[in-house]
This record gives sequence, C-alpha cells and structure tokens, in this order.
Amino acid sequence: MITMKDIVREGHPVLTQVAKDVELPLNENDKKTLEEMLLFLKNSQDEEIAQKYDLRAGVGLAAPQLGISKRMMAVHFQDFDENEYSYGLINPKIVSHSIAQTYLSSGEGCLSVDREVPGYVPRYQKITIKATDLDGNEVKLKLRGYAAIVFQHELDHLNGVMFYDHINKQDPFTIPENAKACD
Ligand SMILES: OCN(O)CCCc1ccccc1
Ligand code: NI
Repeated sequence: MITMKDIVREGHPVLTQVAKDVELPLNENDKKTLEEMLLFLKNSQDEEIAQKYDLRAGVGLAAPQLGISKRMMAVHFQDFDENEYSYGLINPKIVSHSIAQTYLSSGEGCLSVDREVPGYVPRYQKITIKATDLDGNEVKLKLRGYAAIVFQHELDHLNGVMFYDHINKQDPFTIPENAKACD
C-alpha cells in the first residue's frame, strides 16, 4: 500500500516536470498504480488507518507525487453540497473553463509540501474535464467550486506546477481578479 514514504517532496525534479501521456489501453502496472493511488486517498481519510500508518489526509494525488511522470491522477472527496467524487483518471485535460475565478479562503496545501505556504490560490471557478477512467471509459466532468479547485490542483501536478506558483508574490492575500471565495 502507498504510505507517506512513497510521496516525493518539493525539491524532487519530478514535481516540476511535465508528465507524459499514458499509453491506452492501460497496462496492468499503470492500472495497479492508479488503483493504489485511489486506495491511498480512501485510507488517508479513514481515521483508524490514517493513524495506524501515519497518513496525511488527502483529497487528491497525482502520479508525479510518487515519482511517476505519467498523466494519471486520483481524487476522492465530497464537495460542500455533498456530491461525491471518486475517480482514477488517465490523460485528463481541461476542455473549457470559465473566466470567473475562485479560491479557498484557507489557501491550499500539498502532500508534497511539508510547510505552510499562506495565500490565495486563484483557480477557474468552472471547468469541463475530459479523461479516461479506470474502466477505460471516456469521462466528461463539469466541475465548479471546490471540486474544480481539487481537480485543478491535481492537473497542475501533471504539468509540473505547484499550488504556491499561483500565489501573488507581492500580496499573497490580494483577492484574485474576478474571483469569489469558494467557501
Ligand atoms: O496533489 C494532492 N495533494 O497534494 C493533496 C492536497 C490536495 C488539495 C489541497 C487543497 C486544495 C485542493 C487540493
Ligand atoms: Ni498536491
């Protein structure tokens, strides 16, 4: 099972590389990795398992965070309206997005960053994503608010972008242009 020792931390070059497309159909190895990533997220949100294995709770994970520079990501979370999102996605891409932006007033963190980096992280308020899921099906997801934020955080990892790259250097808490807080 994946534990925190498998997660690379900032400074590792894989986190700033652009990950490569995954060959389809998914080979057994990539499929197993993506299933393990989804299981890690579920484990990290289970109080007992997280405590037993000292897991930091995560709502998403991208393959580069395991040192695997491939365009695969997993998400497992409920948004503020209790919609459930639990996916292993391959070669995800944003096919459209709003002009309007959003951000979490609490800022963001990252399992690959062992420090607080304060500041608002501006993100598109609405995005439409196309990807292939673990069963090999084409999925098209229309996301907004918190769900849009989580998916964009993971997609950034596939492009070697960290959440703090978006924080305004002059004033980390300046309200991003045409943005409304998500929470
Ligand atoms: O890449 C996943 N990760 O480092 C875990 C935290 C994910 C995350 C945290 C705050 C807002 C959006 C997404
Ligand atoms: Ni992250």
